[in-house]
Amino acid sequence: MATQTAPQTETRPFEAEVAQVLHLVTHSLYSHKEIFLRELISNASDACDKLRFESLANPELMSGDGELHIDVSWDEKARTITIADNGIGMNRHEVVANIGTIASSGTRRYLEAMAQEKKADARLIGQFGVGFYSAFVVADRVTVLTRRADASAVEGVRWESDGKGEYTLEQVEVPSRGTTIVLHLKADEDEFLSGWKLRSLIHRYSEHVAFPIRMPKDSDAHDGSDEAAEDGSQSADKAEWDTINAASALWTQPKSEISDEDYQGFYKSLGHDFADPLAWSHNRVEGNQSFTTLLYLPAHPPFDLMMGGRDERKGLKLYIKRVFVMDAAEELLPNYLRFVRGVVDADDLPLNVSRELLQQNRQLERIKASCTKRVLDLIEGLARNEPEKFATFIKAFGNTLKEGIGEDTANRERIAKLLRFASTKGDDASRSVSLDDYIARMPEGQDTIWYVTGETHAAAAGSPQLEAFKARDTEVLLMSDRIDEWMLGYLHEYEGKKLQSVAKGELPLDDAAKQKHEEAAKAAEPLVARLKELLGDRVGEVRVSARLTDSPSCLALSDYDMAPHFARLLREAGQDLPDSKPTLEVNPQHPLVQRVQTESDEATARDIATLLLEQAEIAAGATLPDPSAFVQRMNRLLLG
Ligand SMILES: Nc1ncnc2c1ncn2[C@@H]1O[C@H](COP(=O)(O)OP(=O)(O)OP(=O)(O)O)[C@@H](O)[C@H]1O
Repeated sequence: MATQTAPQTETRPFEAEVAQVLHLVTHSLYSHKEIFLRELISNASDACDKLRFESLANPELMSGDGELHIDVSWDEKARTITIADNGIGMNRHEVVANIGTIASSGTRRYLEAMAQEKKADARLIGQFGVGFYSAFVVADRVTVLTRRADASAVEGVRWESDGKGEYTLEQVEVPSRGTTIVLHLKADEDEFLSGWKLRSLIHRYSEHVAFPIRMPKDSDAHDGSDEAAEDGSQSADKAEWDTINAASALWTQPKSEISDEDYQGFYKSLGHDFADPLAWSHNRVEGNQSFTTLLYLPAHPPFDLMMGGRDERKGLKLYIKRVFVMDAAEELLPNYLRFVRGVVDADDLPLNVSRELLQQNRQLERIKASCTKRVLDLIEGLARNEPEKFATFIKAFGNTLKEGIGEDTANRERIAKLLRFASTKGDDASRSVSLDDYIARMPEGQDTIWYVTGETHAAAAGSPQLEAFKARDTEVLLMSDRIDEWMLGYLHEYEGKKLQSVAKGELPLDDAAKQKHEEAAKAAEPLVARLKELLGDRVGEVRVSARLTDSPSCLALSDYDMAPHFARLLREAGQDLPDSKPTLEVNPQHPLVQRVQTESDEATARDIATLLLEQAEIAAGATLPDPSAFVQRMNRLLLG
């Protein structure tokens, strides 16, 4: 019965982005529709977690109903599935805020990711924090009946929608706290109206939810229609419900009693993932500070790893004495390990801890250091013992890990050891060479780890600056990931060996080579002077190169210069960088370079000189100041 408090019933439109998600959900998600059950059970479990946490400070919230559970039932005649929890519930304001109104950043990210996907897969929905809407994958009408756990609350809210743009809200009496979600199934979704089917989905996707998930007893045998009414009341008493899942906190059990399947199943419901994790680490630390960690490496990046997400990292849940307190990935792991999923259960933190207090908590610092160590141990274990899984890891998270080089000074060497790069000794673009591999292959006398950066693998592998290294058979690491240039700003040395760009500074030459180079430079003095004259203030310096064997020219950088392709990226991202004039290196043996001196027509000589500079700039990924002038110049010379 509705009460007298106004407004009693109202119809509201969905917020625009929610409406878009709903449109997508109802029209394009055809595979793995069954995921709705996992998502709704996961929300129910979160609601039970929240109630347990709030009741610590406010025990009367639990009054009369201390056993938290999630009930799943169905009604074949009414063609409904009902998921009911006795968790925290929602008041009218919360229903409006949580369902249908405010589009979280997850909603936006979900839409962006789905726009890129060719075939929309329903299983992805939970990764974006929009799991509730998966109800509309199988239902054409959804009713939510909910009452906030609050001693003063006597009535609840009825929310209903067909997912087509509007929802209704009504104040109604709900007999007990918690949330009941009734799915009115679409015409062709009858397969879910089966006890066997629902039961097997609960086993598959929700086995390790820590609260009992119950179904009407003997639910395989009958349709369960008398067990739950649409007003949320459950006429059946407890004796008539069977618990379907394991309903225990997996991480609290001894390792010896947990199977691989258990670990994998727990990961999937925790991370809203559908693939098995690559590896996990489960540890109990005893002592003056006791805690348990269960940490997983996923096999593929969650969709939002790269898309923003920095400000709201999820994936690591903090429990205190088995009570879920908050998602605390940021407090428990450094940013560069944000792909890790798992649980930390601490015995000694105060249960009333707030996020602000957590950030200053010394114990938490220790737990964070321990989690970081465990994750690095885990990755090292893969590198040592499971090369295929390690390669999968590097492909998925190698670039995220590189952020640690700048972020985690204490573990820099450990992280550097785990990185893998393409190399001139490899035959494709795959990142498979470690710094240790490189050092092991260094000939005697070499004490530098050489690398070249480029915007793409082809650009790096084709850098003219590599020519002298190829001629001397010196290995060079080929770096073409966006983060590389930034990372190299922090990685100057590894195992006592200097890391240096082939484009930077002077090349080390033995005495004979040095003498040869000096002679070549001396002989080319008039040529260099002529180039300087022709190029004017477009260059800072012109010199004879020791790097080139085949190409006519390249750019050389000082130790403090930024690689031109990287400088361009930063400028494009809006950074204000000082203009610096390039140093042009030339190969005096090259006929095009020689023509600068032999050419009698001044304009043609200037065209050739300018082209030598522009070629070098293009190879280095720099922007040409005037591309159309470059094209005209080239055409003049081609026709000339
Ligand atoms: N059974 C429930 N009881 C109480 N609140 C609920 C329930 N189901 C959903 N809600 C509320 O609705 C919100 C939206 O749910 P939705 O599944 O779309 O995203 P989410 O649960 O916030 O995301 P995530 O699964 O990443 O935490 C929840 O955050 C919660 O506040």
